[in-house]
Amino acid sequence: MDNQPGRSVERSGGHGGAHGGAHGGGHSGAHGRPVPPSTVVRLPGYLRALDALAAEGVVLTSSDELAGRAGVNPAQLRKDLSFLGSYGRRGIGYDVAHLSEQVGTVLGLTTQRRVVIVGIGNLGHALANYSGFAERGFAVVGLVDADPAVVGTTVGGLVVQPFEGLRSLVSTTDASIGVIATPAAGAQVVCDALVEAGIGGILTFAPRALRVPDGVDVRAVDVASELAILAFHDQWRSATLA
Ligand SMILES: NC(=O)c1ccc[n+]([C@@H]2O[C@H](COP(=O)([O-])OP(=O)(O)OC[C@H]3O[C@@H](n4cnc5c(N)ncnc54)[C@H](O)[C@@H]3O)[C@@H](O)[C@H]2O)c1
Repeated sequence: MDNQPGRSVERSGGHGGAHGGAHGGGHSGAHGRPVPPSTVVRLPGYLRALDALAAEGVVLTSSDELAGRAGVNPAQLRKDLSFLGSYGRRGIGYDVAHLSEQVGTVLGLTTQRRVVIVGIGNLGHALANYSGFAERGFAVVGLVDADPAVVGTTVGGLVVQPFEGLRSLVSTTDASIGVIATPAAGAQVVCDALVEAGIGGILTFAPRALRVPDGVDVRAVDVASELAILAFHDQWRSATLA
């Protein structure tokens, strides 16, 4: 996710959301050098490419190969990795396992993060059952819904809790990330409740702007806006071909 149109997060006050989830000045990489937010948004892509290489048994990789797999140009990749203190070795390239560990460390993936999901409808169900979070070190520890018919049901091995129980759920599970999968109309109320409960990072699927205070990071996944951008390009492609 990056700051392309349709993915931006409107917010008031808070830092991070508009900078791709990283804090304004960037957190430190190697040798205390700040990692720019624009680099942070590309790191998960490098990690995915490195994981794929490792799964194929590749031990060393070149910047050309890694950049190609991550969909960036090699110069960009080398610049990004230099913030991590990783320059590769001329004629040898990058050690896949070592670089993967470095990128994971900078992203904070070496510590397990606990996640609560609010809104256990179609999307909430899919997210609660998604095994990919655990593979990246994210543990879904709590599910919350406002509908009494949903509360008490078991989804992905967890019993759905009532909205009123959100604060104590966050506190007992020590969750630090909240996912909003409610309709847009209720998303700000849910966002406020998550912040009040002490959540510092929010991933929202609700198609609306959210206001958060300073110190809270928001990332938005707006599928309809992404489709609208594709529609825009589609329209121009058709016009050019006509
Ligand atoms: N379903 C998809 O494929 C999809 C894709 C992209 C984006 N989204 C977005 O994700 C969100 C959820 O979509 P969905 O299809 O799962 O909707 P849904 O109606 O199936 O589920 C929403 C759930 O949120 C709960 N809810 C409503 N207000 C709440 C509140 N204040 N506190 C706690 N729970 C509350 C409802 O009880 C319901 O169980 C929507 O904003 C939607 O636009 C959905």
